[in-house]
Amino acid sequence: MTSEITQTPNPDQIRRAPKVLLHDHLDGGLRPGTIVDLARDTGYEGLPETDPEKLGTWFREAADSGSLERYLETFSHTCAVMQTRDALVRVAAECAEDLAADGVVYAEVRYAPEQHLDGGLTLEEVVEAVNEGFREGERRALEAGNRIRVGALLTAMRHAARSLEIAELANRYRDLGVVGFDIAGAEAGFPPTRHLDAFEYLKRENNHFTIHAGEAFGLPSIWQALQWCGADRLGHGVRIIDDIRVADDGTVELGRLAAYVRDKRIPLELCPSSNLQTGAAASYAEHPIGLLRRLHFRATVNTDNRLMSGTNMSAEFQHLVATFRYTLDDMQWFTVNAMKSAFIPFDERLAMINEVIKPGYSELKSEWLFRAAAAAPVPTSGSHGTHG
Ligand SMILES: O=c1[nH]cnc2c1ncn2[C@@H]1O[C@H](CO)[C@@H](O)[C@H]1O
Ligand SMILES: [Zn+2]
Repeated sequence: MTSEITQTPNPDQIRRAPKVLLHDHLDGGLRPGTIVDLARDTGYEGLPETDPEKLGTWFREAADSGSLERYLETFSHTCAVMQTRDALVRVAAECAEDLAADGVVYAEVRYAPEQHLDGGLTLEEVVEAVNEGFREGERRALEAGNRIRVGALLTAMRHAARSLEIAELANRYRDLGVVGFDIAGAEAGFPPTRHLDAFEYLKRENNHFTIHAGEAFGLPSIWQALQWCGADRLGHGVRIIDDIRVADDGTVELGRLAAYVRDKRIPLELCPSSNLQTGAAASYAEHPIGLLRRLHFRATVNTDNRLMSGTNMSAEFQHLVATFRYTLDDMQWFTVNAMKSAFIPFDERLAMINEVIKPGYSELKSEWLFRAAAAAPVPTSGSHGTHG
C-alpha cells in the first residue's frame, strides 16, 4: 500500500497551497485586457493586437525568442501604458489580486520607477501610485477571502545611469511599502559593478538588495554580484550550475563559487519558465532547479513575468511537480526557503512561516484522511430531497 503522503499534489491543491513569490515584475504581469483598456484610455497606438486573447498570445510568442534582449523588447508595450497615476494604481491592484487568487500569501514585486516618467510623473509619484495600488489589491483580495501581503522592490536599469538615485528612492520609501532594491535589464555588457556606488550606498544604509545575475551571462556576473556588490540574493543565479560538476558515477563537485553560494545560504530566485523562453535552460527536465534542490541550495520558485510566460506560481509548481515528482513537502521546502529570504523583518518572516505557511501545508497534507468521508453520498431523507 502506498502512502498518500508521498503522492504529488493535484492542480487544485497546488493552487490552494500557500506560496511565496520573491521575483515578479510589475510590468511583466499585466492582464492582457487591462493593457487594451489602458492603451485606449491613454491613446497608445503601438499595440501589436487589440483583442485581449490575441494580445496575450502575442506576448508569449514574442517573449519565446531564445534571447534575453529580444524578450525584453516586449516590455516597451507594457511600460507604454503604465505612465499615469491611475494606470499604475490599477495595474498594481490587479497584480496583488491575481497573486492572491493564485494562493500567494507574500510577494515582493519589482518595477523600475525610471521607466514610468513619460507622462510627467515624478519618481516619488510613481512609487506612491504603485504602493496605493498594492494596498487596494490587498484589500480586495481580503474581501474575496484571500490574504496576501505585497512589498515593492525598486529596480534600476543596468544599461542606464540612475541606479544611485533609485537606491536613494528605495531608502526614502523604506518601511513605506518598499522593501528593497534590484537591478535588471540586459546582462551581457552591463556588469553589476557599473552600479557599485548604488550598492555601497545601500550597504551603508543597512538596506537590502537583489541583483539579476547569472541568467543570460554566467559565473563572472554572479561572482561580481556577490563579492563586489554584496547582493543579498541572486535574481535567477541559475548559471551557478556552470560551477557544479556531476561525474558519471553521480558524485558531485562544487567549485569555490557554487560552494560559497550554497554554504552562505544565498537565495536563488529561480524562474523556470522564463529561463526556457530566454534560452537559459532547454527544458523543465534539464532545468538546474532539480539538482540545486537535491544539493540543498537556498532555491526558490518564481514567475519572473507572468504575462510574457503565460504563467503564475501554481503553473510553475505544476511544471515542477510533473517533471520532478515533487510532493507537498517539496513545495513547502521551496516556500519556506523563499519566506526565509524575504526582505521584511525576521519576526514577520518567522510568523509567516509558523502561522501561515506550515499550517497551510499541514491542512493540505491531512486532506486525504477525510477524502472518503467527503466523497460519500449524503443520505436523502424520504420525499423531502430538494435537489433531486
Ligand atoms: O528576466 C529578466 N532579466 C533581466 N531584466 C528583466 C527580466 N524581466 C524583466 N526585466 C526588466 O526589468 C524591468 C523592470 O521590471 C522590465 O521593464 C524589464 O526590462
Ligand atoms: Zn527578472
